[in-house]
Amino acid sequence: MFAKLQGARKEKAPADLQGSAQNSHCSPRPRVCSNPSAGKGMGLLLKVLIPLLGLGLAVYFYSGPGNFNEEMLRGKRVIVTGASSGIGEQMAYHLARMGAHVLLTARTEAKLQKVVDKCLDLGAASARYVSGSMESTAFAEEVVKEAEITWGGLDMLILNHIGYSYFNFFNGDVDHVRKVMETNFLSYVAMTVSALPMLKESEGSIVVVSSVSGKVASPFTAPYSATKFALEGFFSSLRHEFIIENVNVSITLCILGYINTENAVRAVSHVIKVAPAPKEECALEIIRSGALRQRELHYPASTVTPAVLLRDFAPDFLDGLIRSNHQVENIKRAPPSQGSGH
Ligand SMILES: NC(=O)C1=CN([C@@H]2O[C@H](COP(=O)(O)OP(=O)(O)OC[C@H]3O[C@@H](n4cnc5c(N)ncnc54)[C@H](OP(=O)(O)O)[C@@H]3O)[C@@H](O)[C@H]2O)C=CC1
Ligand SMILES: C[C@H](CCC(=O)NCCS(=O)(=O)O)[C@H]1CC[C@H]2[C@@H]3C(=O)C[C@@H]4C[C@H](O)CC[C@]4(C)[C@H]3CC[C@]12C
Repeated sequence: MFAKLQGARKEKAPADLQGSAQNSHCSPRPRVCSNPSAGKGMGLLLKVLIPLLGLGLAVYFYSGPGNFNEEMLRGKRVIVTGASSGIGEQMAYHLARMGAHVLLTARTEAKLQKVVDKCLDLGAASARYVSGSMESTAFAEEVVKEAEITWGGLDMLILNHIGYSYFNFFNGDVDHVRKVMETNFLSYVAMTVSALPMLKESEGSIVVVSSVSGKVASPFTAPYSATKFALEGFFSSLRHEFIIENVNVSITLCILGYINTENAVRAVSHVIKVAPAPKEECALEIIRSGALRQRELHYPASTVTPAVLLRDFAPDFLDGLIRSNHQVENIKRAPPSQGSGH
């Protein structure tokens, strides 16, 4: 109905640094300290404790419990959404090389077919695709149904797709916000709801691919950023409930910085001069953190972890730093929307 199914099976085995004080929950003004020993205490805090805390958190987020072994994925049944390009495509190749069964989804059939073929060459236990659009939660449910029909179960659900969103000043188009919320957020919820009985049975994993834009907002990403913040709220609440109810399904939230996928580089390279991190390594880190049932991945940790730490500690400083990393003069303002989003 919504989806086109196709499959194959391999027989061998299954700018201004001051910033503004608006909306800040910390005072932007430095507090005057009349007690010199309190000043020393603050110096110690800044020089020693904060870096130590940062290091500790980086180790915690980055290593997770136990050691990763690629054999962990052999024979596992994995859905990857947004697998026709970018990070999703690279995850499909890693999983294939590790001997997993993969069910891939995106809209573009021709691209998916090529990815499936390459997965089979790389050694996937089986590889198939379902094509369709995640604007519809009915399609999201259909993909999970396909896994149930084909495999009778599921070990890992990797939620990675995003719909198109412009990189520019917010244009007032509310329908566009609704559409990206449906594609980038609601479909993640719908897939999770449908997959949960199978994941409970297998004591499996949900991997949610998010962004530093879901932790710390940067300019020109208002609709997109909203969808990523929503993911954090929803899945972090769900994680509590799983623990309360002894549901042994892990939830890994992947907080990614700028990655060198074609679409991201095309959208932002004229504005953001920071070098993007490699999509192949990023894809492997996502699979690793999911397999280790880590709570959160920061990739690349060198930019994401400091940003996340600074968010609460020095939000105006961080905002200024973020703006200074954008060449705003290269943004071509689009005309404001008349509210007729599509
Ligand atoms: N690249 C980056 O810098 C960063 C990426 N991320 C996150 O990583 C993930 C992957 O990003 P990236 O690889 O760059 O993205 P890409 O744009 O390369 O890939 C997006 C995927 O989603 C699919 N897709 C697009 N629209 C729809 C739709 N309506 N329904 C179903 N599938 C759709 C695309 O295929 P098709 O067009 O065929 O449907 C494609 O497979 C995203 O969650 C993103 O937020 C986070 C931070 C930074
Ligand atoms: C510009 C973002 C990086 C901001 C950042 O890391 N700040 C902290 C470090 S700093 O203090 O030194 O500045 C980019 C990080 C994530 C990117 C976005 C993303 O998540 C994917 C989208 C993909 C889409 O195809 C278009 C582009 C993206 C909106 C992309 C834009 C750049 C980021 C916001």
